[in-house]
Amino acid sequence: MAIKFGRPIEMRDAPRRQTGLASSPLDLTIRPRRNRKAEWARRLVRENVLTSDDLIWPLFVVDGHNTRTPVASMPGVDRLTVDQAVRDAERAMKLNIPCIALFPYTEPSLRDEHGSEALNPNNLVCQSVRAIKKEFPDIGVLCDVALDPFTSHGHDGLIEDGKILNDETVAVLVKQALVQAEAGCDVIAPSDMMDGRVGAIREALDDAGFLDVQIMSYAAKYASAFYGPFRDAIGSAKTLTGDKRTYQMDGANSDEALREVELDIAEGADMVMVKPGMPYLDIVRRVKDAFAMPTFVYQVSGEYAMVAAAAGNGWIDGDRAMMESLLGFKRAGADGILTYFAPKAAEKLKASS
Ligand SMILES: NCc1[nH]cc(CCC(=O)O)c1CC(=O)O
Ligand SMILES: [Mg+2]
Repeated sequence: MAIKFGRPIEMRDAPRRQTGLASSPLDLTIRPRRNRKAEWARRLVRENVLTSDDLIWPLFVVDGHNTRTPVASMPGVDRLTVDQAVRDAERAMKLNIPCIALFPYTEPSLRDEHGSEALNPNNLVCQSVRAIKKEFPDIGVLCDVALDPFTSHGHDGLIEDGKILNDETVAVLVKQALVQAEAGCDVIAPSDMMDGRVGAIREALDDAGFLDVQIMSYAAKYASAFYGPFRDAIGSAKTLTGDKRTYQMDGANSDEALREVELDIAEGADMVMVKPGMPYLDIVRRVKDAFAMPTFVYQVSGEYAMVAAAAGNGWIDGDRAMMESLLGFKRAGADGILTYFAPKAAEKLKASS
């Protein structure tokens, strides 16, 4: 039957049904609400599900011992000393979260023009990877590759005369990725948006024998206002000079995201990511449809902060908004989500299963 506007065309001129009701019901053959009449019926026709398998939990690490320091702009999120990061890795394991992601707060005294601390095999990220992998070898550990937590100017790459250098930066990122792989990192995630870094990192990993280390590329990463709280958390908010619009993407563009993703896949990315999440759900859908790759989305710090702040003020139901936003990513085609809500969402999923 040909369907147009929700009603079989052949039935347009069918006679109205006679009913015994005083006020006659609408002549509707099709009533979509029937499938929503009860929870069991809704469960039966549900198209997408969120599970703890879909979650990657980003953690912030900081120097020190046995300390958790709240990040003011991200209520509920702490900077963790390495021992505490190990405890959260354990929590992730218990909640069936497959993977955690590590981001360092680097002491200002260790930051320089060149982001040299990124190449220190004993930096905070490498220490954390080793400590976590030692106790919990079965959890996935993802490390960001970019220089911004380590540079005095807060940019993801090297600067010369105010310009972010591409190829020179890639050479440093390759070394950073190797240092992380040597520490035991499972997934290298370049978030810098330099051209050609995925291919260069893949080649170097292979040459060094790290054939099984995966690459999840931040392939379509937009220059976004929603990274604000993250920059607080890693301490680059105050130092960042200018913006990142010469390397991160223009929020007006969509076709360009497909070209970026295509390049990263050609260069050897095992998984691709779109970032931020909620304002870019259309990009998630296009990327998934175009490439059928494992496609991830980052629900970034500003998205987290909006929900957490509104919930904290009693303006929205925080738990429901959290679950709705995460399910929205699945519906848009994401295979997984990097989210600061990971432990909370996983706890909720556990309680309801
Ligand atoms: N290259 C660094 C990086 N890796 C992840 C995020 C943002 C994550 C978030 O906001 O939660 C950023 C910030 C930026 O590009 O400025
Ligand atoms: Mg690119």
